[in-house]
Amino acid sequence: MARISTKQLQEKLRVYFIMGSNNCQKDPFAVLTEAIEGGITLFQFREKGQGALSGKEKYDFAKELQAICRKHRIPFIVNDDVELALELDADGVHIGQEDERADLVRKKIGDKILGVSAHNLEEARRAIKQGADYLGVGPIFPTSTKEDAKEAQGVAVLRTLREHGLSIPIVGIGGITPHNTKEVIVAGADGVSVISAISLAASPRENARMLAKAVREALNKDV
Ligand SMILES: Cc1ncc(COP(=O)(O)OP(=O)(O)O)c(N)n1
Ligand SMILES: Cc1ncsc1CCOP(=O)(O)O
Ligand SMILES: [Mg+2]
Repeated sequence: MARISTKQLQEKLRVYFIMGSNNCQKDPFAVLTEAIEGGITLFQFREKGQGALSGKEKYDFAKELQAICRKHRIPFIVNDDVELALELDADGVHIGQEDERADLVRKKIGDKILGVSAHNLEEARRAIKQGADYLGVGPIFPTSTKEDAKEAQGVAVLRTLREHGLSIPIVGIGGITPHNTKEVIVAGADGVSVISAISLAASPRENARMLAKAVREALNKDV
């Protein structure tokens, strides 16, 4: 297996849904299925925070979500837990600045997709040097989903990364909804990454559809 191409990854990143057991008020398998029907293009399993599952329960939950993704050909990324990603033969891993070093993770996962969180140009450049395939940049807008999130920095950080010539695929994250998606894409992101905009929506299907539409329209206007 070779590393995923930039073009393929840009397409996969358009609507990147992240979820763990404590992000939903409804059945998480139904939420993921609806999100896929609505048009998400990538899924990240992120099991952390209050009441998060661990051990076999976490493994079994991940396995079931992965089966839904596989059935619909949606790539399955694991947040933080590199060993779980390897055990499940997931499609990739996402790590942040406080997680294992990206170059060490790259050695462990071979050609699987590697996403790295970056908050500024320096972190972005280091992540690229260490083997990141894409960057997760944010929080762009205020979020109450991540307990230890840094302060929201707006879309300017995306513009800065592009103005400095970074061409790596990028998703914006943090407080993104169908209403502010256009801003994120116009500033330079290839896609949007969301938790609550889908996981807590009255209709995850409808919100995923609106996010996909907003991304599509913003990209078309920009070309
Ligand atoms: C796509 C994407 N971008 C950023 C993050 C945040 O990662 P990190 O900073 O390691 O924080 P946690 O998610 O682990 O709490 C992400 N998960 N996904
Ligand atoms: C995981 C993560 N990393 C930065 S903000 C965030 C949470 C995003 O959740 P939401 O889309 O509900 O604001
Ligand atoms: Mg992390």
